[in-house]
Amino acid sequence: MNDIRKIERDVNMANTKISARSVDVFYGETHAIRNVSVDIADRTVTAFIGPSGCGKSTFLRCLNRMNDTIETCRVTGDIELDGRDINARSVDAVQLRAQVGMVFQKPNPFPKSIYDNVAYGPKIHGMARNKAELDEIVEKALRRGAIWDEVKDRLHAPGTGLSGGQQQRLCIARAVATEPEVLLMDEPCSALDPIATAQVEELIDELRQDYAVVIVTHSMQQAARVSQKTAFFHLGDLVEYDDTDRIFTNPRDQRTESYITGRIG
Ligand SMILES: Nc1ncnc2c1ncn2[C@@H]1O[C@H](COP(=O)(O)OP(=O)(O)OP(=O)(O)O)[C@@H](O)[C@H]1O
Repeated sequence: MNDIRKIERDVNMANTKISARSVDVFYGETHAIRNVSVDIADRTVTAFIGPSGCGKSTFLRCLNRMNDTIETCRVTGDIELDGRDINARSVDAVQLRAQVGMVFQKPNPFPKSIYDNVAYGPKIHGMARNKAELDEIVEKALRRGAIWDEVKDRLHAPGTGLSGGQQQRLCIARAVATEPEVLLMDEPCSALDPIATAQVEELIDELRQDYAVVIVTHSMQQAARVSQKTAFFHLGDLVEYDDTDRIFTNPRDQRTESYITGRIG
């Protein structure tokens, strides 16, 4: 290999945050993910796209072991975060989920105050020694969630009293409060109106300065707007994974082409 190619390869590998190899997922008899291998880059937004039921959410949930919570679900293969096997016995799933945070389709604030929604994770992970430190963590997370200005005067009001878009940004603030390294987002804008969607998309773009972000989306426009890498899934297979521009302008696989041109899905 010539030197330049080797350096490029080393840089690419150094940028890998999560590496998945030969991952299969079963729900009882249903084979939902088939032999998927992929490297998720750090400080990059990766979009998972594909027709309904193709396994996008299932694979996303493998990345922070959320599938552990589904009794019938069995995951095989290897997934490494910074080179460490996330399924090793020594790895505590609760700690892992603080490192690999998740935001869901429907905003789901706890029935607590705005402050307590964000303070909850840092408290259980012992991140603050006193109230002043906790206040600081909460403010920083709400700023990262691009919602501080809207809530700073009502931190003790219930999180559930915010608008849908504000609730979703609160949930993003809650996820970043534990200082994760990866943020998983499962259709984070599907319950939001276009203005709130634009705000969350803008926020996603900012978050990639600090995190690896993986987003499941049904909207190809959204994938094209927010991501740099795109993975196209079909019937449990990872069909194609490439730069987002390439996937949307010049896909290699016929199935990808059919999906992005609206012929399947
Ligand atoms: N909890 C579950 N129990 C049993 N089967 C499941 C479960 N969750 C998903 N499945 C099945 O696994 C397959 C993949 O589903 P998954 O939700 O991951 O797809 P998806 O691409 O995210 O779909 P959508 O875009 O509709 O959300 C489907 O056949 C689905 O029915």
